[in-house]
Amino acid sequence: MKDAGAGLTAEEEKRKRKEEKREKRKQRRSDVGTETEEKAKEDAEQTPSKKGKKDKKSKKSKADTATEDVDNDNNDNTNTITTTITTVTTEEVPPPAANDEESKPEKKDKKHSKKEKKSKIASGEGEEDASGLSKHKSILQKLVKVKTKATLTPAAPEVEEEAIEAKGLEPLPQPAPTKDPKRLAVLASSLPPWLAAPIVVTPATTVPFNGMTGISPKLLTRLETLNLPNAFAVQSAVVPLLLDPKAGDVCISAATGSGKTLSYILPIVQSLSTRVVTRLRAVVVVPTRELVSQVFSTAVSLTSGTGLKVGTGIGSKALAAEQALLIDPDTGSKVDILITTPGRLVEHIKNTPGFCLKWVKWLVIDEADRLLAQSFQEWVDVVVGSIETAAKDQDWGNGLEDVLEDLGINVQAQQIAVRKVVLSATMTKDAGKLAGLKLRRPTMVVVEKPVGADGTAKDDENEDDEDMPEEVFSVPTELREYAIPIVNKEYKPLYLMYLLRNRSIKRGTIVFVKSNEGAARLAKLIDTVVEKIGISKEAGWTTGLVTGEMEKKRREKVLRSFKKDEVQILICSDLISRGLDLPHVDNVVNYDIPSSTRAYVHRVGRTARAGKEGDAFTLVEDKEARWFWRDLVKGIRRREEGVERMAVALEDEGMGWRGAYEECLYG
Ligand SMILES: Nc1ncnc2c1ncn2[C@@H]1O[C@H](COP(=O)(O)OP(=O)(O)OP(=O)(O)O)[C@@H](O)[C@H]1O
Repeated sequence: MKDAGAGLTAEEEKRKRKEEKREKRKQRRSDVGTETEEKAKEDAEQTPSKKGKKDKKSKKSKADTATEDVDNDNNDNTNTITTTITTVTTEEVPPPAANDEESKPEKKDKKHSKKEKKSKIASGEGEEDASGLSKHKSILQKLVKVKTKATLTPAAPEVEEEAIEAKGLEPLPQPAPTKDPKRLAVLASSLPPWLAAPIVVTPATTVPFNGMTGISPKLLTRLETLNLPNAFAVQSAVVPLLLDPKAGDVCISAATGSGKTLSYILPIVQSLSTRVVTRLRAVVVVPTRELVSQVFSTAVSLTSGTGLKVGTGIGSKALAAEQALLIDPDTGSKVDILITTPGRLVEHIKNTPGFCLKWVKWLVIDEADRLLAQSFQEWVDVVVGSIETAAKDQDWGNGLEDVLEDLGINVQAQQIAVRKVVLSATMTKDAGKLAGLKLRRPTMVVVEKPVGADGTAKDDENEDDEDMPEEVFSVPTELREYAIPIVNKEYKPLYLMYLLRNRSIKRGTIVFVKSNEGAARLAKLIDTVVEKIGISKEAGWTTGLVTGEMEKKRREKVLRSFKKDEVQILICSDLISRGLDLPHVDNVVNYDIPSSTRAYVHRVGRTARAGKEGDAFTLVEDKEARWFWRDLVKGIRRREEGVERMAVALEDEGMGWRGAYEECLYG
């Protein structure tokens, strides 16, 4: 029924109001809908690939929408959820590529919403309360799952479209990763193959010299006469290599006292024994005068009867006198083999008229790690450079060079084919240091116990790599090593004296002290205390001092006395720690701890030489103990027993020595 006054029935009124409301709702919806329609239109216009991207992005936005839905359906805590998810999403989705054609307004919107979210966090609205935490987590996890799926499932067209033409620049196929730790170690090693894979010889190896091809009967007889019928391990590997003219240069790492000198002197003497004219054909470089004298004696003893002449170059000699011994102004070189220090060699190259290296066929660097560490006068460059230049300038005379060239023989290559032999008990594996020597087809020979052969040597696979020293050194297997803890530092000299007396090691003992001055003081102190206590010098308490500060003549005199057993205790600096082959050295005492493992190996190597037994004692102060055990002696390859701790109880020795000692110090 209609209401006449109003003109509309109640039902009509109701319908009208409903219509108005619907209109209003429509209006509201159309405000939002315009944007959606525009987006749909845009989507329709996208390329397939772009669409792929968009699809992926729409998945992302779905996830975001889902979140926003949660936002609207929940309380304020949801802000936090949004924020958290946004963070995750931002991290997981890679940033758009630079050429992404995503519309700028859309970017702006996103930026805007991110800004909004950030500001929520900043204002503290986003803080999560404890009660909502688990719920948030589960929602977050669900959404992350959705997001991850969307990210990990690439749309096929996108991949196709983004594939780049390789043009032959595609990555090379790589070998499967290796699980073998040893191989890994080799791969990781920066060493060149010849250094990384040396010829390894066991120290026990011995071969009769007369079983080797290439040694003349005359030289074999000489070896017999010198009581050297059998080659030591290093000689058994190195002599045949050096006698083979086709083999290249040789680097040798073998323990102290293993016989390295003979391993090169013998092949040199053999190869030069057929020479007709005396010319300088072999140069042996060693670091000290004492070593020059020592190698000189070995060379002279072996060349006896061959007609070969050996000379020396020692800095302490007046240059003019030495020049006269080495050079004849008319005929040239007076020697075939020169044993020299590097400094004096450089002096001769630069200042001696007629000193010529063009016939040199052998260049030996003994104690190489020390010599190569010395840049003195750039000696390596000068020597190697001079040999090369001299060889190139060589005049073969009578057109022989042309004839040889015509025969296809590379004369220059022949001329500069100097055999280089590089040796040390602590050979460097630093290829950079060896580079200056310009080695040709080098071979590395190492004399050491094979790893793991008897269970005593180290097992690489069990090795704690972090503790592995860069270079592993060996000491002779005949060497016994001891460490003596110094409990009372003020009485350190007494520890030495008690050690000498209790162990009866007075005879044939070398005591190493860290400085010239310290060595001199200790020698004086021992002499005075011994005198005060009344121990007779005949009982084996005579000390001798050898330091770098002393004149060469005085040093030689003391060393001679030591060799003759007129001096029983040699107190010295590191000057004689390398290479010296003194007979009857039964003990070495490191009164002061050596500065490095290398120095330790050379010092203790003055005993236990040539297969004989020997003892080495190191006095270790409290503050040095950690370094001594952990760094200094840990990585050395040695006999099974390792370094033994030996206690010296000063108190048990009564007050007699201590009193005498204190009297010496304080008057
Ligand atoms: N084949 C051999 N038979 C017997 N004794 C030998 C033999 N070869 C060398 N020797 C002796 O061994 C001792 C040590 O030799 P050498 O001085 O050459 O050792 P090294 O390896 O050069 O030691 P370092 O690294 O300390 O210089 C010398 O007394 C030498 O005479």
